[in-house]
Amino acid sequence: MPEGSKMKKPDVKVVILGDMNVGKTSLLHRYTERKFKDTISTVGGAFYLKQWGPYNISIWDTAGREQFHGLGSMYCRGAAAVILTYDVTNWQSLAELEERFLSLTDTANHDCIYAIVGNKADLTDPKAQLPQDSDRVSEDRAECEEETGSQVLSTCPTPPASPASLSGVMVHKQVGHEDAMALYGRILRYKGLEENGSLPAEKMCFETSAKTGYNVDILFETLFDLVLPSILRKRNENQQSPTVDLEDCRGGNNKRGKTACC
Ligand SMILES: Nc1nc2c(ncn2[C@@H]2O[C@H](COP(=O)(O)OP(=O)(O)OP(=O)(O)O)[C@@H](O)[C@H]2O)c(=O)[nH]1
Ligand SMILES: [Mg+2]
Repeated sequence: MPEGSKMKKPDVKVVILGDMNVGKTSLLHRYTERKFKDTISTVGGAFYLKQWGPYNISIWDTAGREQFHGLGSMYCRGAAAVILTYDVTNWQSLAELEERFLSLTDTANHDCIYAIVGNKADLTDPKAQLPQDSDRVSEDRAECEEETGSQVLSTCPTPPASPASLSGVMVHKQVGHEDAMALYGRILRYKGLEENGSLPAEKMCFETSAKTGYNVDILFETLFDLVLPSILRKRNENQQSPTVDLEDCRGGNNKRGKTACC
């Protein structure tokens, strides 16, 4: 962080979970830096801060590797939204969401919002192979982040991958959109939420490509819009919470060891 700059306090927390190699870090790179770049398997977790209008949203990237599993529930503590990520070419990665990751979200807010994301759609779906970020969009974003002071490290947007740079080879799709939507229904039941009173599966299940940018902005921006009520409620609570005046507490007739105040 540059000298003198102050870390902004996040208003709300979003966490991304899922098995190793599904593309969690790549999705965050695509959204925050507008590029697809080489990754190394995440160790522990990583934190991004995104300015969304007047609000600061912290996005926590987590490690999918089993050895870091214990950290997951700590990262989810107080989360307003959780992105459960799988790889559309890997059935097991969807199964793991239910078997290994869902219970980690028990520490999230009671009104936490869940999105289910099937990444690597470029490998199975020709329309996801088309680059989504036009140069113009990248430039706009870079200008905007300069103005708003996004604190995500590294900017320098690169041009998106051209169709020619993509392999064009289709891989067998192992997880259908309907499988993800069925999982979403089971998550609502696990959380004790009514399906008809909650956000619909069609809105909360996405197929994305971190490689091309397909649906990546839609995913994050949908979630950010949905967590706004949480932000406003938290700000409201902070304004109303009573504060203790330590000076009052120490002064007056209170003698040390008599009335237990401080
Ligand atoms: N084709 C394709 N490959 C992707 C996509 N997203 C990620 N990858 C590749 O998948 C591999 C894993 O990506 P990461 O983003 O590191 O995966 P991760 O979920 O963060 O993995 P962990 O940090 O180990 O939990 C890398 O080789 C990426 O280049 C995508 O949308 N399409
Ligand atoms: Mg990672």
